[in-house]
Amino acid sequence: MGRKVTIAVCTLNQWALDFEGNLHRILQSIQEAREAGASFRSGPELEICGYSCEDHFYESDTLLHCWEVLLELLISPLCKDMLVDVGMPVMHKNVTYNCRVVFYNRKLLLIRPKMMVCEDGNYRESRWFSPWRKERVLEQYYLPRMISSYTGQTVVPFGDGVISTRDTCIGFEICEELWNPQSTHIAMGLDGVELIVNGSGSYMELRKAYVTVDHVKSATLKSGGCYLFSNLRGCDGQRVYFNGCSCIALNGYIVNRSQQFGLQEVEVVVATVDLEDIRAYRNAIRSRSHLAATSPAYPRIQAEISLSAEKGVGLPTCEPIEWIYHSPVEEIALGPACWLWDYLR
Ligand SMILES: NC(=O)CC[C@H](N)C(=O)O
Repeated sequence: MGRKVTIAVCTLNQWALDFEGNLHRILQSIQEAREAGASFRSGPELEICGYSCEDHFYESDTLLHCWEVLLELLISPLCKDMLVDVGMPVMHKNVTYNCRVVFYNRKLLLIRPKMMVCEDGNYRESRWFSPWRKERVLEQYYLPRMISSYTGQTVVPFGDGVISTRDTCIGFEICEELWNPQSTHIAMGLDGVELIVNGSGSYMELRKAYVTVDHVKSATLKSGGCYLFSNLRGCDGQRVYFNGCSCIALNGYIVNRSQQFGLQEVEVVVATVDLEDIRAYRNAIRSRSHLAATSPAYPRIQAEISLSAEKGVGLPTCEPIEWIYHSPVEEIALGPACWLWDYLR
């Protein structure tokens, strides 16, 4: 039985409404993930249109262009045999949600809407998006004709579900869901979801990296599992500077990360994880196992695919790394400098 999976998180410097540029950066990240041997690629929040589209989220054109970009991704040979997860707004029954869209070999598997939107600091998400409040409910989403004529699908599951492959189970939470006391990864972990994926749009504030990394580590410290955190980088047209720091955690330890401040517009990091390490870690915490045995199940979408390579038994797996934080003084030097650089690009 194959059990080692190589997964990729991506840090992208997107621009609000730069559909072509955003597509190009997403494709580059998919190519880099593929070259690094990944079978799953995730990316930041609302990466197709850019996070800071503000009132352009009210325009149907913004949603339409996202579907056009998604179509380009679906047909790209770069996505062949790779499970891909991208972020974009989707309108379902006349309500706009901030979503992850997951596809494999030209078929959409799941649209997962954000369940807790963010309103702190400079965040004003509820102005444009409603949170999906139907826990463990999947509905049918009717695909736009340009997608269905290509994929042959008329509907795709939309809502709070997870994807079961032949070798593992993958669930999604979006940015603020990690920061909320009732994070969705807790219930998903208890229900046997092994890979938990978070697409984020988290901007820089002094010392925020400590908080983010603590949240990511703690997401799998008590619950076990592998957490994939992809964040935006740089300034996408608004006032804030997104904080990078994409990372992968396994059972409470960070195993790979991207830079906090960088000038690369695309940065991909991967990790090879032994799924048996998740199972052994979880099973050893007996109180967790007893709780898991009584936890309600998520609707599962069956994907007849394997993320692990059959001959990957000998692949070297990742080791914990130490996170080297910038001091506040360095952050003050680097943050505004990168913001200004970005402003000129
Ligand atoms: N986009 C979000 O949901 C942001 C979540 C979180 N509060 C942060 O600052 O990173």
